[in-house]
Amino acid sequence: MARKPIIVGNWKMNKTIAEATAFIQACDANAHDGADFGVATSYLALNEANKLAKNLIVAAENCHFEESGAFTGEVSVPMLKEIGITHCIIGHSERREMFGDTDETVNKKAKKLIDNDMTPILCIGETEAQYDAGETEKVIREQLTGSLANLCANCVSNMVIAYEPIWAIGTGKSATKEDAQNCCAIVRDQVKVMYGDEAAEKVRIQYGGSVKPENIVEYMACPDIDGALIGGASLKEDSFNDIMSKVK
Ligand SMILES: O=C[C@H](O)COP(=O)(O)O
Repeated sequence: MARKPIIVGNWKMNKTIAEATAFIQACDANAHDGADFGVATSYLALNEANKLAKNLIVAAENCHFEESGAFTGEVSVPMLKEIGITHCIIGHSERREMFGDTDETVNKKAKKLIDNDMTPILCIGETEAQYDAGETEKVIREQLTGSLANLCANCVSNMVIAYEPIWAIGTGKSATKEDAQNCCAIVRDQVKVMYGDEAAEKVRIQYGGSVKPENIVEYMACPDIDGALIGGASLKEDSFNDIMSKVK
């Protein structure tokens, strides 16, 4: 089955509102129908960027799993929905490493997003030590078992899952296309184990980790890679435009 590619830039804690809107102005018209293209911005830039974007998806980088309450500094899914946000990254390795996200909290975030008809972009991936120890497949399956627990098959089929080996993030040391394909195939198989053939066929799986204009085409040629989650190379207009032009 043909899955529409999805390419998302994750800006992390970069770009002021002015920088974000300038980027949207420079890139929005180049987002073409061959794929879904988007950028994930800081909470502060979401509203302005989203109002400006006609073609790009403007995604959040995180959310809280509760509807509202005494959670100082947090942003709820209904708050994102109110300003028209449709996609949200959850479980990025930086949040897992530095801000205490776990498979359990990520699972709650996925549920809350799905309950609000939004699309989670669920990140998983192994550390360098786990990779070196040959534990990649075990880690991928465990993270998915926890993060995707107790959802419905149809819900999972509409999600995006980003496989990002942590050792490849921001290092310039990207996974080989064979390794990336192999791991994305494991992701798809785990979705099949948990939610059946149809969910596995439909779910879109991204590779992330030092993706750039020079290697996007080789990743996109892999049968189980439906897109990319891109950090550094999504920050410059030229580079993101270049990537969009190479994804058909
Ligand atoms: O979410 C994006 C990833 O962390 C990848 O970042 P990178 O493209 O800078 O390696």
